[in-house]
Amino acid sequence: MKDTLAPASPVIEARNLQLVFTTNDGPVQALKDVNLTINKGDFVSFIGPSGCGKTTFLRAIAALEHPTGGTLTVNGLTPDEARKRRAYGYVFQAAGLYPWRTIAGNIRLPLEIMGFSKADQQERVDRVLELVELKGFGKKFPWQLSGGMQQRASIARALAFDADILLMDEPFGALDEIVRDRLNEEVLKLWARTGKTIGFVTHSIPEAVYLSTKIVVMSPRPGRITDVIDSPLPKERPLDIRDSREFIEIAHRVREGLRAGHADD
Ligand SMILES: Nc1ncnc2c1ncn2[C@@H]1O[C@H](COP(=O)(O)OP(=O)(O)OP(=O)(O)O)[C@@H](O)[C@H]1O
Repeated sequence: MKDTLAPASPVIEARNLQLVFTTNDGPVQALKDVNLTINKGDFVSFIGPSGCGKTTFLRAIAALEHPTGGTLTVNGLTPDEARKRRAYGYVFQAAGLYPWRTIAGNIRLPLEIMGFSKADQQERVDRVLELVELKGFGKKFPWQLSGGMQQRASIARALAFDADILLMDEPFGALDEIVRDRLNEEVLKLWARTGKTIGFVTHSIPEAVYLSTKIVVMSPRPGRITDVIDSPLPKERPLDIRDSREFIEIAHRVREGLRAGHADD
């Protein structure tokens, strides 16, 4: 209860953010007038139909795309500066593990590139393997693990250098529902244990409602935010919370937001 009374501290702030891609077919407005504040420790999901700019927004936070207007800050810095300070880890939809490296070797790779000492690398690899419940799997190769375990390894890799922000782009989209449920529970536990700020892209309404403290509903052409829902659900969430009235009400509001976005087309 106490932490809900702590003053909110902004980690990511977008003000009138615009991002226009120049293509052979003319300009594509991927983000238009995006205003959003993400506070420390928030779990924020971005949901909306294909092409509404979810990935573009996450990539802009990570300095992988550059806005064409407005402002975007990460820990009060430009995304480029925040990136240099290793402000975030990024988890892509595909686990993207190198098949010729072991799981530990994959997690170690960014640490090697960043120049961590050998002893520090080992300590970090062990710690994150434990955090994602893959202890004992470090010597395996990616193909020896299930899809869900591979995705957990890719989360471990993003956690290894201790960034405060974790950006996850549809990390569980390709997994079956049962595995996805389990990973959703694990991500929530991880979030509770680490206190990280998480940005999470999904197409699934139940996933967004189950995981988030804040749900950002987006709409395409141009990509924009149509609703921001602050979840009243408690931080502790057993899977069967999905049958509760509050959960169903939030899911309903998300669905309405998605529908309203389409009506504007
Ligand atoms: N590099 C690029 N060059 C040109 N247009 C792009 C580029 N990246 C994205 N777009 C366009 O910007 C818009 C937003 O794309 P984005 O991938 O952010 O949407 P999304 O909501 O993440 O979609 P999905 O759910 O399919 O992943 C789309 O119209 C897309 O075609």
